[in-house]
Amino acid sequence: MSHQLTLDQIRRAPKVLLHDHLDGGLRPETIVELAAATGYTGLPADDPEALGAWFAEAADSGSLERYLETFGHTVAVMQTRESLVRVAAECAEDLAADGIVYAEVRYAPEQHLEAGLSLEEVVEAVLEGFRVGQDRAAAQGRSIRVGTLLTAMRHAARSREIAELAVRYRDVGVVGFDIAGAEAGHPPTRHLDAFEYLRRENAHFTIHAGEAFGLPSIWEALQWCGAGRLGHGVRIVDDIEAARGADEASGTVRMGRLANYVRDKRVPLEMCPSSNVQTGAAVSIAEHPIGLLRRLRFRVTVNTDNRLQSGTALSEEFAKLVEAFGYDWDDLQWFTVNAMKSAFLPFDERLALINGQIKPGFAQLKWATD
Ligand SMILES: O=c1[nH]cnc2c1ncn2[C@@H]1O[C@H](CO)[C@@H](O)[C@H]1O
Ligand SMILES: [Zn+2]
Repeated sequence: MSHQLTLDQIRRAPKVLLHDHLDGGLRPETIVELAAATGYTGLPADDPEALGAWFAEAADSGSLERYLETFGHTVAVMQTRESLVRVAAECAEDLAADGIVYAEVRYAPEQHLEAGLSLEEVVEAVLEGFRVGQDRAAAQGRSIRVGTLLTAMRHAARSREIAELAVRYRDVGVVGFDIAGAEAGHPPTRHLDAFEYLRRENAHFTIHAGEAFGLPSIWEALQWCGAGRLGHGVRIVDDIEAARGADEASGTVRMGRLANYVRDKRVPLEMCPSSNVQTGAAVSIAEHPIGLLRRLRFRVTVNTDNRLQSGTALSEEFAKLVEAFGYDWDDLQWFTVNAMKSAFLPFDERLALINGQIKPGFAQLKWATD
């Protein structure tokens, strides 16, 4: 009987991250320094440790709307070219240090225009930062590739413009598009124009759906908008009836048409366990729908969402799942290959990462811990 995987072992595995917000992953000390440099005086704490704790606590509200309020402080210090380059560079370095070999990081360019930058200048600054961070990681012997997703805010009216921006920069590091923000009251069909444009351009997009709102949101994202992946998608369990408690071992499950569609079509679910517990989309890690969805072999992937607000990293999310569900190397490799298969990269490049880095990396770890 092998022992439970440790956080340290998990850090060494070659991992893939598809759902991570740039403005939800700043280092607390960087926020403090950028606030001082740019004259932002609204921070709730000046000491990095206290500030990190404040974010985790404020985000732990049980409501997506209150969780999202915390982004006011990170976005406030990401308004200049220098800040954006620095934050993006540190993001790439931090992800590489956690053993991630491929990541898609998202942010909303429209939120970074307050000091006079244009949308193009914002995108170019972030791309520059990712290049710098990837180079620094490479110099330390860590290979990471970071692709960018451009997000439009679902309560705003700039999605078509942001979609066009994503297409304009698609050959230089932007790999897709997303919509985020408060879900209830802001259905994805409000942005149909943007999604239809992207489809005509053969471009990739994901949609935050099924987090704070249920099945209608998932249904619209897939069947009206044509999303290639679902951000969170946890509420798909509302369409699944599984035996619970004493009857759980019977494995009896009844799935509705939407849940069947999602599984049949291998629609990738970008699940973010800690974030879901903080916003109330899941009761606890142990009761997170990921356990059932993995068992039913949905195309599940594991993600961080916001490392700052959740005080987490991808390895830590995996460690929590290992603890709750007893996952082993095979499960972790399955999640990782799922994620790489679902990336918005060309097929041959996905295959190269799976066969060249992920499978050999896991094989070595399994052999070492056998
Ligand atoms: O879990 C989430 N659900 C919905 N929106 C989110 C989530 N996390 C972050 N953002 C929103 O996305 C913006 C761009 O990165 C952030 O500023 C935040 O408002
Ligand atoms: Zn998100």
